[in-house]
Amino acid sequence: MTGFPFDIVAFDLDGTLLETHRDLGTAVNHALDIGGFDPVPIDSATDLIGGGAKIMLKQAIDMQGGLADDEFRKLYKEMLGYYSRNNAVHTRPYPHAVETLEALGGRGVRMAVVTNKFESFATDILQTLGLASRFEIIIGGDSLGKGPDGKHRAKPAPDPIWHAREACGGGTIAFVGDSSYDVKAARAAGVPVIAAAYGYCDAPAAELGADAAIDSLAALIPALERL
Ligand SMILES: O=C(O)COP(=O)(O)O
Ligand SMILES: [Mg+2]
Repeated sequence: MTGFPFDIVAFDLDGTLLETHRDLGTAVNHALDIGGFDPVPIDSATDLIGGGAKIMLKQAIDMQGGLADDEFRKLYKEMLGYYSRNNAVHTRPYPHAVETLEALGGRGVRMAVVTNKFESFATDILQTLGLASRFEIIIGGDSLGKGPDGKHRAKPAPDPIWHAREACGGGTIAFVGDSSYDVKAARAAGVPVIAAAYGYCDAPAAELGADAAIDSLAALIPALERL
C-alpha cells in the first residue's frame, strides 16, 4: 500500500519529462547538412519527435523530396553518432519534473521510463542530468527486441509498458506521455494515461484520447489522484 492510487508511474521521456528538441533538432540538422539538405528550424523539431530518431530524420528528409535507402542509412548513422556525443547539451527536465519525481518517490511510488529513444541514449541523458537512479527501469525503443512482425516491440505496442510494470514488481500502473504513440501504447496495455499537453503532442492533447491532460508536471499528482 502506498496510500496513492498507483503503485507505479511510468513516464515517456521526450516531451514529457525532458525538453529534448534542441539537441535532437541539432542532430537532425547535422545529418541534413551532410546530405546537402536544408536544416529544419530547431523549434519545429518538436513536430518530428515521438516515433524515435529514425522516423524523425525520415520525416525531415521526406519533406525535401526523400532519399534512397542506402543514402538514408548513412545519414541516419551520422545523426546517431552526433547525438550520442551531444545529447544533453541543451536538454533539460521540464519545470516541476524533479520535484514531481521526488514527491512520487516519497509516497513509495515506483517509477519507470518508457521511451522510443534508444535505451543507451535515454540512460546516458538521465545519468548526465542526475535522474537515472530515480527509475527502477529505463526501457528504450530497442530494449525488447523485435516482435514476430519484425518491428521493434516499442510504443505504440503495449509490451514496454507491461515490461515496466513487471520490472517495478507489479501492481497498479499509470502512464504519462505526450504523443499518440504513448496514448495508443497505454490503451493497448489497458492502463490509464495522462497526456502532457506542454510536450511535443502530434495532435491537440485533448484529442489524443487520454484520460486527462495536464499543462504542467505540477498538475500531475493531483491528476493521478483524480483518475
Ligand atoms: O525520440 C523520440 O522520437 C521519442 O521519444 P519518446 O518516446 O521519449 O517521446
Ligand atoms: Mg514523447
